[in-house]
Amino acid sequence: MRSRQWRAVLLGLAERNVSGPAEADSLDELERLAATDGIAVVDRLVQVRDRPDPATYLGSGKLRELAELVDARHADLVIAEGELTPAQVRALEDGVGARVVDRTGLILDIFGEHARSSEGKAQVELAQLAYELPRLRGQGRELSRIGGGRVAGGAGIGVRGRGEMRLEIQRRHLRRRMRALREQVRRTARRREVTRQRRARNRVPSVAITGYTNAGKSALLNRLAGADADVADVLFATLDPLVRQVGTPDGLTYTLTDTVGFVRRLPHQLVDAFRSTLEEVVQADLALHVVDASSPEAVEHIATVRGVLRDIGADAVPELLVLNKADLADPDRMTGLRREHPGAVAVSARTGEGLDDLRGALQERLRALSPPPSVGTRPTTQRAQAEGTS
Ligand SMILES: Nc1nc2c(ncn2[C@@H]2O[C@H](COP(=O)(O)OP(=O)(O)OP(=O)(O)O)[C@@H](O)[C@H]2O)c(=O)[nH]1
Ligand SMILES: [Mg+2]
Repeated sequence: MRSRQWRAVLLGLAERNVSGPAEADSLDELERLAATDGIAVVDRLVQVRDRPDPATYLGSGKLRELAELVDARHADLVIAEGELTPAQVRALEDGVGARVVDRTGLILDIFGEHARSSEGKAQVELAQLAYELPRLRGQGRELSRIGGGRVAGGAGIGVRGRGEMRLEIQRRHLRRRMRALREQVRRTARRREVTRQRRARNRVPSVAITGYTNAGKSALLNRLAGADADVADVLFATLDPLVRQVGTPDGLTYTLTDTVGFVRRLPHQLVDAFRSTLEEVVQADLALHVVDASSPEAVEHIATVRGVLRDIGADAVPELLVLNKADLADPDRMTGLRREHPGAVAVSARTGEGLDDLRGALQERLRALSPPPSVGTRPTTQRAQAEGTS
């Protein structure tokens, strides 16, 4: 889709007296986010400082260094790990002569690329506009979109102009658009709520798959439900909830929902905009928390996901932890994770190992729900039967 390949320098900020690896990890993740967005990362620069300069983000020496690096590496984009204020973006762009975005802007851009359904698109646009509103400068050019040249909200933002009047008109336009989008999202959410209530009346228990982005949630849904959800080695492949009916080995029917993944410091604009999608987890009888057990960051990912669940009010939903990618995971790490989480089930959505254990654990947890859910309203899916007996 993108007409050009952006070349980016990543800009990290390391606190003094804090060891290096954490910073490298977060820049690795930033690089993966950039790759997901089709951006080539050509270099990295880390500033060691207690806190960023409130006006310019970088000190003057570091700013010069960044400008030279951008120049030498023929970069046209700088992606900052931290959150930048509108003034900091301006100061950096003026000092470096390249486009500057922060991590939130990058994530919003990825969401924009991956949104498929009209609900997903509306939610993403809402989040983008919430991000853009305080960053409007009263001049014509899109702000959160990095490359697409697509201007969120249509006319208004893209119009060249100057002065407070122009700015006020743009703000008003944005707010109006945001109101319309919120209403659209609300309508879809209401429809989903009706379906959910019908299922609840029929006592069909619901299981929501949740977890860090790229943990293998969609791959697991495909395994358990015989679905064909998009599985991709990119971050935030899935944005729209996908619901499937599944049967346990002994014939208990439940719904399994795949939704948007989480990431450290998920932009609050996205959490707000995606609240109705995240509601799928809040309303679930059980959260199937999928972890990429092969990641060196698995422990941190578990904590992040639980933190987001707390933030959206889903911490009361019982959790079944799934240690996925067992085929890749380092045995020592796997042993450590299992010791720390005795109730967890190790599986591989790729090879199928551990899936029978998972089906058994799911069944046990669903049986334990009260009031007792429906039994045998629908025969076990063929795939579950076939794999359950193999
Ligand atoms: N080796 C291995 N790879 C896996 C396993 N499960 C998933 N993957 C791979 O991990 C990547 C991400 O899988 P997805 O199912 O798309 O992950 P997700 O959690 O749905 O990701 P998002 O929707 O982007 O948040 C894909 O490349 C999968 O093929 C597994 O058990 N073992
Ligand atoms: Mg997915």
